[in-house]
This record gives sequence, C-alpha cells and structure tokens, in this order.
Amino acid sequence: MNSISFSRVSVRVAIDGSSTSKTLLEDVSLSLTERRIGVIGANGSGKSTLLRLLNGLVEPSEGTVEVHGDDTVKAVRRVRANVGFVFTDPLSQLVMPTGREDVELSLRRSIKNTRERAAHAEAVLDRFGLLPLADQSIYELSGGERQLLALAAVIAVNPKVLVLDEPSTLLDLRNRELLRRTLTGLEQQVVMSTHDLDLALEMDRVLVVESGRIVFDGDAAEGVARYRELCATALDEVPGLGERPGRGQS
Ligand SMILES: Nc1ncnc2c1ncn2[C@@H]1O[C@H](COP(=O)(O)OP(=O)(O)OP(=O)(O)O)[C@@H](O)[C@H]1O
Repeated sequence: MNSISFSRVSVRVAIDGSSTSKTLLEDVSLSLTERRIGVIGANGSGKSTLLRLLNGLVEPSEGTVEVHGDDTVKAVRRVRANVGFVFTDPLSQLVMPTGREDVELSLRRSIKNTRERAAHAEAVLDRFGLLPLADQSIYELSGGERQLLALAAVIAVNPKVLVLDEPSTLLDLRNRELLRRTLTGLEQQVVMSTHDLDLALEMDRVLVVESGRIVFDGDAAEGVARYRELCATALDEVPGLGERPGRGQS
C-alpha cells in the first residue's frame, strides 16, 4: 500500500508550567498517493510538525498516521527504516566528522561489504558535486554544502519515502536546480515543506497549512496563489506597512 494517510490527526503540546495546551495541528485527514507533495505556509503554521509525524518524531495526540500501511507510533522502527528524513538544519543530522564518513554511515545497513560501501558513497558524493569536499570537516563546509551533504546522505540509502523539511533554504541557484532535478528523477514518494515557491510549483499536489489546519489541498499553481493571497491579507492587517503592490493605482 504505497500511500501515506492521516486520519483525524491533531497534535497538542502542554505549555510549560501550566495545564493548558497549544494546538499545533488540528483534525488533519489526508490520503497522499502522488509522487511529489509540497507543503507550504507561513512560519509557525505547522509544516514541520506535519512532516515530523511521518517518521514518528512527533506523535499524534489524536488520530493516526500510516506510512505504507505502518502506523507511525505502533510500528515506528519499520516506519523509520522506510522514511528518509532531511532536516532543515543539516547539523542536527550529520553525525560524523566528514561527509565521506557520514554517507558511509548511512549505507552501513544496506551495504555490508566495506569496499562496495565506500565506492557507493563516493558515487553519491560525486553526483552531488561534493567529492572534493568529502574529507573536509563538516564544520568547515559552507551552510549550502552541508545542506547538500545532508540530502546526499539520506538519498544514498534510497528510502521508500523521502521527507524533506525546507531542503533548499541555504542552496544557491545552481544547487537548487540540482535539487529540483534530483527530485524529478527519484522514483519514490517525496513530501517536502518549502518556502521556495518555484520548487512548490513543481509538485504534483500542494498542501497549504495555516495555523495548524490544511486550508488548501490540490493543484500546485492554485495552492501557491492561495498562499500568496493569505500572506497579502496577513500583511494588510499590519498597521503602517503601506499598501500592497498594485493597490491604490488607478
Ligand atoms: N514542542 C513544542 N512545544 C511548543 N510549541 C511548539 C513545539 N513544537 C512546535 N511548536 C510550535 O508549533 C508551531 C508550528 O511549528 P512548526 O515547526 O511546525 O512550524 P513551521 O510551519 O514548520 O514553521 P517554519 O516555516 O518557521 O519552519 C510554532 O508556533 C511552534 O513554535
């Protein structure tokens, strides 16, 4: 069953030192079968929370999430074996001193033979243009190089589902294009949050999240237009900011 389903999912967290809770996601039901799913929305709207439900990093307070038929709470080990997750901050993911070691670590389970593993790691690093930097400390890499490395380390193991949390925030034009083409060439399902609306427009389906709710679900161009309108409306409410471009002109 190659789909992701959310059934009446809400996520609430207790607010420190009080008995009240904050709702991060409210009553989300979805069946995701498309190959490229984009998740867009304002800062703090709930995109990362939605994505983190997919590998059990966040657990639903109500409802259930299933990835390819596995419940993300009850079968979390199998879910994590199937879902490759790329974090926004690459340093929260890269654990080895160098890129080469990190990619080899990712491959440890899938390729037992060390020479084969090393060769595969080199091929992946090469594909992302990272081979010349393979033995440099990850702390000496630029932000974009690290982001690309984090992506390479996850794609290397060919997970059944790829979840990307704002994967292009630090990438230059060339590497954003590399990411775009890489995503186009992948067989597996990709769920990606992004503030890069050009990238969002490439998706087969777009979800717009606003204050913990899915307020749009459908065609990418329509989703991006809806998000732009939500942003413009929110900015209209900021006092003293001036008018939207195009407004007030005759
Ligand atoms: N563990 C937590 N405890 C309290 N609040 C939390 C917790 N995790 C997330 N939040 C809050 O939930 C809201 C949604 O967070 P989330 O990270 O999902 O937003 P986002 O849409 O990914 O934002 P951004 O675009 O800024 O990355 C935010 O207001 C955030 O502060």
